[in-house]
Amino acid sequence: MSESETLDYDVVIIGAGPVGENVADRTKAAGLSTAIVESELVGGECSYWACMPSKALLRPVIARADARRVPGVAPGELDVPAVLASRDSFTSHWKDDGQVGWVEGIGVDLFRGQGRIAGERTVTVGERTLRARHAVVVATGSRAALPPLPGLADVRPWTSREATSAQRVPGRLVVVGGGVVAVEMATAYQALGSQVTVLVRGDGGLLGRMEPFAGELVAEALTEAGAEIRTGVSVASVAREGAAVRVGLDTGEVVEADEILFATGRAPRTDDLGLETVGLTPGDWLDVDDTLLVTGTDWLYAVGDVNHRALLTHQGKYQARIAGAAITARVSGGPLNDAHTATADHHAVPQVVFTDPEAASAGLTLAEAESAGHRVRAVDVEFSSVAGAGLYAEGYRGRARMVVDLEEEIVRGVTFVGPGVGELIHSATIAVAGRVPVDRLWHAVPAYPTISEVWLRLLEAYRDK
Ligand SMILES: Cc1cc2nc3c(=O)[nH]c(=O)nc-3n(C[C@H](O)[C@H](O)[C@H](O)COP(=O)(O)OP(=O)(O)OC[C@H]3O[C@@H](n4cnc5c(N)ncnc54)[C@H](O)[C@@H]3O)c2cc1C
Ligand SMILES: NC(=O)c1ccc[n+]([C@@H]2O[C@H](COP(=O)([O-])OP(=O)(O)OC[C@H]3O[C@@H](n4cnc5c(N)ncnc54)[C@H](O)[C@@H]3O)[C@@H](O)[C@H]2O)c1
Repeated sequence: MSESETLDYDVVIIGAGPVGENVADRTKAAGLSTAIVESELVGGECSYWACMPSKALLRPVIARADARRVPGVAPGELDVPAVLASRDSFTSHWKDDGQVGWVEGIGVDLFRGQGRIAGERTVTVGERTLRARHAVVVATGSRAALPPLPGLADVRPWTSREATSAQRVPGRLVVVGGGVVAVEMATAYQALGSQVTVLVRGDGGLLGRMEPFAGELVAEALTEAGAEIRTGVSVASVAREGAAVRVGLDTGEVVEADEILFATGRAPRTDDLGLETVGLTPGDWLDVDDTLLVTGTDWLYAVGDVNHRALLTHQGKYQARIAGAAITARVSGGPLNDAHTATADHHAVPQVVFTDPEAASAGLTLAEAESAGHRVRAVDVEFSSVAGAGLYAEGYRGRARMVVDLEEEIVRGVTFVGPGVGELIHSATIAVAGRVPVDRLWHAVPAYPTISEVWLRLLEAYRDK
């Protein structure tokens, strides 16, 4: 292929993160010629600076915490260099040969460089032009959003990228934000040896999108682990003096640290994408319908973080499967049905926060269900009432909530907080996504003595209320 030619494909995908890769897999398997464009590493943020390295840092931390709660086990200390080395191995040392091999193996053409839309159904990569007969799919993900603090760049702040790829554990780490990145990284670094201070603005506490008790239990545990959680404070100034960062708060206090991590949310990677050539605004999240088609177009799709529906790898991959099916159906002129619409994005999204304790949820919180207009009742139980929890950990601490729709008698949402609950959440996802009637849930018998018997306690609490 020469550098300046024009090439025709059925589908052109911009961004080879987990979501773009999954669209490619689907469209190629359906017999559509497919090209994918990647400006950095094939595998995206998730593989190299997000899900995989963060969980590789957290897994030893959680395994040790679990072992400490089992009588008769004498867990050792964390071997920090070994933890970092294992994380490096999970990111393939930030090399993408394996994933490039996979893309090539399924017969999809990979183009390296910045992809830009250049009018309808057209994408440029350097001097090359890729024309799409049927669809262009934007899967460019998101990047860390930093607040507009004067002099911030001079401080060389950490974002999730530095936090997940650091080769050294700072002595003192300030974490700004109270969301998922903040609590996961605070958990990891406090256990790896940093003195962590978490700065949370407002009085919403940690994990504001989950049921309130999730953030409360995680905050309690982080505090017990030695971290300091400060709520209701905002960062007013930052400056680096020598090796130290001085963080000025709106209260007038100054906190000193070796590094500062901003875990303050995400921004869409659409600023240098050529959106203006098709009447869209650079820097905006892309609005889509349930088939992932960008509003007002019949050829442009947006999947994964970039559409802002649910910034989670598994949900983006679900959208990728749906978009692949929708593109294929439209090419063949077939009808669109439930298989071509991402309905779960609205009411059945699962998430696991890999802290100690873990916080896992599926579907709507009580507040979300109420504001969506459902007539609901929430029932709460403590895991101390479950035999399997006691066996799992001495003095197991955790809580579960089930939000039941009183009109339809189905479960709208479930939240579990406690050690090991991440592996339990798919049972809740099935109940919520499958709209299983509460009466039928009594016939889904949890094995004894597992933590999943919490389902019986929840059903009993609902029956007895
Ligand atoms: C620290 C952290 C931990 C996380 N942990 C989890 C977790 O445990 N579980 C979970 O489900 N989610 C997790 N997430 C969220 C998850 O990382 C994202 O939801 C996921 O990466 C989104 O996938 P994506 O393919 O849409 O985007 P990305 O993974 O961001 O991939 C987009 C790709 O597009 C490329 N690209 C961008 N613009 C262009 C362009 N113009 N031309 C060519 N290529 C381009 C980028 O280089 C990148 O490779 C985490 C996020 C963070 C920050
Ligand atoms: N285990 C997982 O599933 C996992 C792990 C990490 C990240 N993620 C996903 O990645 C996305 C990004 O995570 P995140 O934690 O960066 O974002 P988030 O939106 O979850 O949390 C951002 C936090 O920063 C605070 N904040 C925003 N601007 C601020 C400012 N100027 N000053 C102080 N605080 C500010 C917010 O109040 C909030 O507490 C999330 O949607 C999350 O679901 C998932």
